[in-house]
Amino acid sequence: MEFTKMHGLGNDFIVVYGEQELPANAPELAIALCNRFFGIGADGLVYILPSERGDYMMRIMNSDGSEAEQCGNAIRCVSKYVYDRGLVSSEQIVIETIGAGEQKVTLKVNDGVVETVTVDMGEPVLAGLQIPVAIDAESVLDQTIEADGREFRFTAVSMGNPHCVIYVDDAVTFDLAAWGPKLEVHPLFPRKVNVEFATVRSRSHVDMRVWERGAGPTLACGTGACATLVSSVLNGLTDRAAKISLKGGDLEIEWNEADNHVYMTGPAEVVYTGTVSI
Ligand SMILES: N[C@H](CCC[C@H](N)C(=O)O)C(=O)O
Repeated sequence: MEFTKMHGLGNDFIVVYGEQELPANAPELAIALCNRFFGIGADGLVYILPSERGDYMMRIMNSDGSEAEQCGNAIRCVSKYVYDRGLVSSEQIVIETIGAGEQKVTLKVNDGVVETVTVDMGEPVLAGLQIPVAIDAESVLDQTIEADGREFRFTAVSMGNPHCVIYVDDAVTFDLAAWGPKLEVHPLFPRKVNVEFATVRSRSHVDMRVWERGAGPTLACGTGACATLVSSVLNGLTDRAAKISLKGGDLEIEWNEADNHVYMTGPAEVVYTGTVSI
């Protein structure tokens, strides 16, 4: 199988093009190929598939074999992939995902090189049971959650996939490995959850570290950055546009008041192409 290794701010993926539909063994392939010792090594396995509704469809498997509804860093990589290979003829493309339908993507190209990718990530979902969180409320803001004897206050947002945003004194030094795994599988989240630990530095800058559902500690999370911005606006902590600084780098996120859509802008890189026996 031919693949292209790509990343968005160090959140890395094995990108596969050419399948007509998601292979039945995609979960097993994801586990094997994402393994950083016995496989290629990545946070996820991403398939670029035909789409009736857009230019292409993206399906994303986490490294634990679970399928995610949406992935911000991966959609930027997929968009760069299809543009670089001439599989689309415009810098404006539409990528379909399970979690957010047809997503408009704008590539900023300079001398034929994709510099940044801006993705319309759609409208945030705030209603508890749709996120899902086991709380029947119109929104889940600044609620308490307890894990292993420690109480946190959290805000839940879905960007097509579920997120739990927790504000801490210093996200950069917070013990992610101690608390991320406990909260990822907390019974409040029927489909588990991506956990973001955030520290607001100003009304236009947030530091965030993420423990991802089905992938663990990643260097960046695009949907997590979107959820963090939405949560910060809802809690009155930032303006509607801010830089979200992750371990792997920065994303510019805006929650547009006029259309209620969240826009994410960031890079996408190719590391290498290869062939793997499966
Ligand atoms: N682990 C996530 C999917 C990848 C999301 C993240 N890598 C991003 O860039 O949005 C989940 O199960 O919802």
